[in-house]
Amino acid sequence: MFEVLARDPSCNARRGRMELAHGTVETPIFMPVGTQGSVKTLHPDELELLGSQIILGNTYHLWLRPGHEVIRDLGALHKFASWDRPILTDSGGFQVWSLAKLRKITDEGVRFQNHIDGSRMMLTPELSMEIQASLGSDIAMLFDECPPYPCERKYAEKSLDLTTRWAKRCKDWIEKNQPRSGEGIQRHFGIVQGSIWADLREKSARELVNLDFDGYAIGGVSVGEPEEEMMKAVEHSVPFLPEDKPRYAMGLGTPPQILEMIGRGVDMFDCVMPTRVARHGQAFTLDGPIHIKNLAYERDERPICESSHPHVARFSRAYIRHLFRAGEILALRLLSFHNLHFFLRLTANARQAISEGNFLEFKESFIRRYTQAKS
Ligand SMILES: COC(=O)c1ccc(CCNc2nc3cc4nc(N)[nH]c(=O)c4cc3[nH]2)cc1
Repeated sequence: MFEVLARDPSCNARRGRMELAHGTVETPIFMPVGTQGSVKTLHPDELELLGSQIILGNTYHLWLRPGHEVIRDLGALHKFASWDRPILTDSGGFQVWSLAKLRKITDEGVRFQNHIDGSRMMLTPELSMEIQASLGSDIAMLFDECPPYPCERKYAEKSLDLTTRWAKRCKDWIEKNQPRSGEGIQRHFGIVQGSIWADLREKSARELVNLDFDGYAIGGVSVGEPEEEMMKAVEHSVPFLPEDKPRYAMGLGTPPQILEMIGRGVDMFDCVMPTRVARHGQAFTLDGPIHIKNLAYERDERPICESSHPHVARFSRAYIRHLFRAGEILALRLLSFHNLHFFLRLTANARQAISEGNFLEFKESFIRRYTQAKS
């Protein structure tokens, strides 16, 4: 399922390839987020145009609306969304935590109030697995608890023990209900927790590796912690994860953070940030982010960035600024496309640099230019 193709001699960065039910994914890779079955404002043809190999969907949202049985009965998520490349689905725990009201965590699962119609619902490891099987995603995330940041060490320890018990229940469900081999099988990733404590991160990683999954995510990051805590959580988890399986840092991050994480051996990334900030007029460039609604761009006939895709580079900053100020929907679409292209080029360039054995040089020069004060 996963093959390491090249390792950088001077850091933990590696280049790999994942063979999934709906196609091949080159790593390191950025995964655009399509929470409700759509990467906001973009058509699947545009996602292919910008080279997206895999997108992310959310169990919580699709279960609540339209319902996983509806999607299953209509041919599962790839057919429903007309996206024939890989999809990874998150398991719902984090989304309940960040969206639902009146959440109550018990050993059984998470009880909460549906944020759409207020009805009371319960999500369990088994139901999360059933929903993701119905969606037919290529990679299903195990049902975990993402502890809040900050939290007491005691809470983090109890929480990771729950995550491990839930991982075991997911494993039992998979062994009972899922085909072991053959094409089109769904892969499952465990999620390492343990908050900011190195020994808890090791404990969580070891317990999940013992249960043996197809890949491992580092959870409990990008939850408001300082950047150095985020880096340490990864550094304290990666050494206990198998070298020959994919590693996925959930919910991050900025371009510099992604490159720092690749240097620490992370292969997969997702974040709503590029598409969310696009809808507020923030565009990524090699010289750092710009806010297109700024008066400075009123007569700026340059494209957003010299590395912009032709699909967007044909428009000037002045024109896109005008669209935003005029409330034109095309503005949201152009910047969403541009920002995703920027993140996909970032990971494509990282793959190239790893193959050439000069990833650190690539990382340092990218970050230097990206963070220098703009002239
Ligand atoms: C403008 O920027 C934004 O809007 C924006 C919004 C949210 C995030 C944070 C996303 N962070 C995040 N997503 C996550 C998803 C997760 N899923 C599971 N199952 N377990 C986790 O432990 C987990 C942790 C996460 N951390 C980052 C950026």
